[in-house]
Amino acid sequence: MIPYTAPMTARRIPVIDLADAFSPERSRREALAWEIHKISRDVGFFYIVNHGVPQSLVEGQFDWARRFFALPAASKAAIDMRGSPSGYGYECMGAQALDEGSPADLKEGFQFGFDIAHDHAYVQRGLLRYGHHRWPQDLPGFEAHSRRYYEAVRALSHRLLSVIALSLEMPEDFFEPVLETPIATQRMLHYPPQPDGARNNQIGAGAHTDWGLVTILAQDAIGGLEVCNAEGQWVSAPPIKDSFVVNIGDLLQRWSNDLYHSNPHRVLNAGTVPRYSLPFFQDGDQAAVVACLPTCCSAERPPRYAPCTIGEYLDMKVRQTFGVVAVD
Ligand SMILES: O=C(O)CCC(=O)C(=O)O
Ligand SMILES: [Fe+2]
Repeated sequence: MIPYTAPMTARRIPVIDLADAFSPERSRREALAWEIHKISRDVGFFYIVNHGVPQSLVEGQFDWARRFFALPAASKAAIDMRGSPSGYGYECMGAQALDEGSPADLKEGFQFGFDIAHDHAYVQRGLLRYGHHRWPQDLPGFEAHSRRYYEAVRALSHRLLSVIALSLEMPEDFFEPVLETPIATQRMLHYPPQPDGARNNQIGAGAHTDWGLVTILAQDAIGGLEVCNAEGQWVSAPPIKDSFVVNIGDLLQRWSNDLYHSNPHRVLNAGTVPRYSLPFFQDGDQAAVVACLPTCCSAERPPRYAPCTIGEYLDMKVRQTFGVVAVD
């Protein structure tokens, strides 16, 4: 368990203008890749602006999040994620402790993912995060809008990972095969204000790293996200208009042989009104093998991790963080 301490004044999370990721000129894409390289080796977190996802789509998804969480408890309970082999659907308050060993997070959520044919072998086998979606019956329009938002952000994750591949001196399309049938999860989260009587170390989202390749997070105007920087200081990541927060996940850290950092972060809603956020996790195909990239190892820096599949790694993390503790 990572004890909660107040964030210290420290460096800011950098803002990257992503426009050059869409440039036809390779030299511009390379210059951007180098910027991302430097940041990914240090703090592993950055904001992106000019990312191509229309702001109206983001705002619309926040509106749906507010409407979803305002549904009667029974409507949400009817689509509890524990009733789905993939783990999609409603995550009730107290279902997860992101900081292993801490009390449960003070958040509730909803998650859905890649639109995959029901007869696909992954779905038939009941694998984590493939199919078996659970949408509420009493919220018409929610699924359609969420799908539009999802596809825009998923496309952005492809673009980002092409720049990230370049930043690791790999071909720009290196990750494409890994992204064809992905575990790519959109979560919607609702954090009530931090209660006065919260248990020791119980906050909105306990300190954790993200598990996959990259996370693309939209947060509302309330604030509360904090990131642990390279010196171990907690830095606030306040909302910046029209931006997403991007961070490197554990699988990319493993793939890059610890060159890139999957940094711990956490959430505490210190405000007086609810906070909503929309994190999208691009984790890649469950069957893909994560093994040190040739550009990230040498005689002096041999591979630090045994190869593993993406599915194996994520299964382990889900087992560690869900169903451990309940909120009282
Ligand atoms: O809500 C946020 O700002 C971050 C959520 C998060 O870190 C997560 O779900 O992994
Ligand atoms: Fe996270």
